[in-house]
Amino acid sequence: MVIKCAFKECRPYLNELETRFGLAHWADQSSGFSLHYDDTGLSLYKTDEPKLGAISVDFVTGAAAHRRKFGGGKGQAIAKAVGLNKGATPIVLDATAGLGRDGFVLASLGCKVILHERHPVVAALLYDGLQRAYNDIEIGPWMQQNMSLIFGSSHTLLAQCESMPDVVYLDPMFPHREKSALVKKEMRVFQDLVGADTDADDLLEFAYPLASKRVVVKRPDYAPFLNDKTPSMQIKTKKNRFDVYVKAAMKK
Ligand SMILES: C[S@@+](CC[C@H](N)C(=O)[O-])C[C@H]1O[C@@H](n2cnc3c(N)ncnc32)[C@H](O)[C@@H]1O
Repeated sequence: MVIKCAFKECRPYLNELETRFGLAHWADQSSGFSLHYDDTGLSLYKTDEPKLGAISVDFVTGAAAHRRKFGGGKGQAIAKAVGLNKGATPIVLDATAGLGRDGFVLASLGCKVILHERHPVVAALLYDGLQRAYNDIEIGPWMQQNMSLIFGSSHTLLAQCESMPDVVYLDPMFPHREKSALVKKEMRVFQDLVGADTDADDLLEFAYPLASKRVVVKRPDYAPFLNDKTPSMQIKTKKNRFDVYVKAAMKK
């Protein structure tokens, strides 16, 4: 997959992206999708359904910035799930980073967040969003401190981790029940690109010994527990729940 762009001066950066994430090798699997770069950054389109709109990662403006400023801070369910309400700012390994939205919420609340993403196109979108955030005058300083990306599969990366994060955060793609209008257009593009993460059960087993405090698994409200393991506690929101496996309390 070659990134399309009208500006010649951006080519070195785009060549770097293509090489770093092996986008050239992704050509077969990604037919039906195209990547474009312009002054708003890198965007993914579904070529046969252009009305669905584009996916890009923007931490500086838009929904992510709005949630950072007005989203409820440490009172949010995700913050409680990772243990932020107890006054701690844990080191969080987000082993299924996706577009980095949950990671960004945690980083903006003071957590140091290490992101793992294995899908080349998703990783490229996330990397590009991070570069723009690192260069932003307002959020750049703490973003550089608090958010970093490692491209690869957590199935391998968790086994290679040298230091223990306080929390491992998992949010694998779960098959959606229906393709309704309720599923946001952008989410449909993402689902079609990534599919379901059918190998996610193993991640809990890799994550549990690594986390020093807890593993947090985000699930749709209708999904079974990951790997059928009952969590120590659950925090529920309107459509999702966070299954929390507290280290001392989890029965093996
Ligand atoms: C539902 S999305 C995560 C969304 C994310 N929490 C957010 O807020 O943007 C799941 C992502 O996890 C990635 N993923 C699944 N299994 C993975 C693994 N073993 N290693 C790295 N990434 C993985 C998928 O490629 C997908 O991008």
